[in-house]
Amino acid sequence: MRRRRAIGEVLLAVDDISLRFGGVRALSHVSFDIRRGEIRAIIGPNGAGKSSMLNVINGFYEPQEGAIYWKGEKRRKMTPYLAAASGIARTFQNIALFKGMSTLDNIMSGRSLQMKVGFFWQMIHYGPARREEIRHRRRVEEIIDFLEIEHIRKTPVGRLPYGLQKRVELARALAMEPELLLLDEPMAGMNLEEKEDMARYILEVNEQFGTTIALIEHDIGVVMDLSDRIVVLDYGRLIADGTPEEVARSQAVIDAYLGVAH
Ligand SMILES: Nc1ncnc2c1ncn2[C@@H]1O[C@H](COP(=O)(O)OP(=O)(O)OP(=O)(O)O)[C@@H](O)[C@H]1O
Repeated sequence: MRRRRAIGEVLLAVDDISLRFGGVRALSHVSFDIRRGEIRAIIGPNGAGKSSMLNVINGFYEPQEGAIYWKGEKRRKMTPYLAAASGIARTFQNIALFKGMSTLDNIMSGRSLQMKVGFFWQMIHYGPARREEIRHRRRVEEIIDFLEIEHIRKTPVGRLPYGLQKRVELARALAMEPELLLLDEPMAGMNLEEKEDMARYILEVNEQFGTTIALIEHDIGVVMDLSDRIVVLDYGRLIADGTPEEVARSQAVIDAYLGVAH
């Protein structure tokens, strides 16, 4: 079992969120919170509403009911861009990298939100722009080093095996220096060795960068090992919320996974 870390104050709170697509209720009155420093998992059977939840958190979907609180403040209308600018980065179930671009350029693209210097200075590549570029390069090099992808820095990502592409996607999200990192099935489609590597990187990101992480993952073994707390959704409703041990004991969770009728 993993080492317990110090868990801080509530970073993000999901309050009574309901989301419908026409007649389909993807989420019904879901409430939970994510605390600073923790690894939080969102699990549940297929179609439970996990991706919808992540999409609400990063501003891709606007829920019909409920609210999201970020650092204690109720969020106004959200977009993925505004969410990213406020410190929420995410990766996707299906890798969303620029396939023709190198690993390095993909990671640099994650820095664009951090770039504060205007176009003029960048054009003449002088003064503030130069200093800023040096700072960005340093940060990117740190991430490359950390995720051990030095050897593929110049390779177009479309040519990389799946497991490495997932790692580059993680690197790009980290380049945004997020406070909250959302990972949508970071181990999907990986073999055992790749999964173990990814689990180790997720833990190290959390411990060394202090990044709070919320992840969706189907591999229950991985989830139990990695997470501090787990939210379980089923048919859009929250059916359990607690430590891995508490969730594993929950009859509602056992029923949901065994497909017991409601
Ligand atoms: N854009 C959409 N339009 C219509 N219905 C949608 C849309 N996105 C999700 N849904 C529906 O909402 C429900 C929840 O879907 P969601 O993808 O959030 O579940 P999930 O738990 O992530 O599933 P999986 O594990 O299969 O990825 C499902 O019934 C799904 O068909």
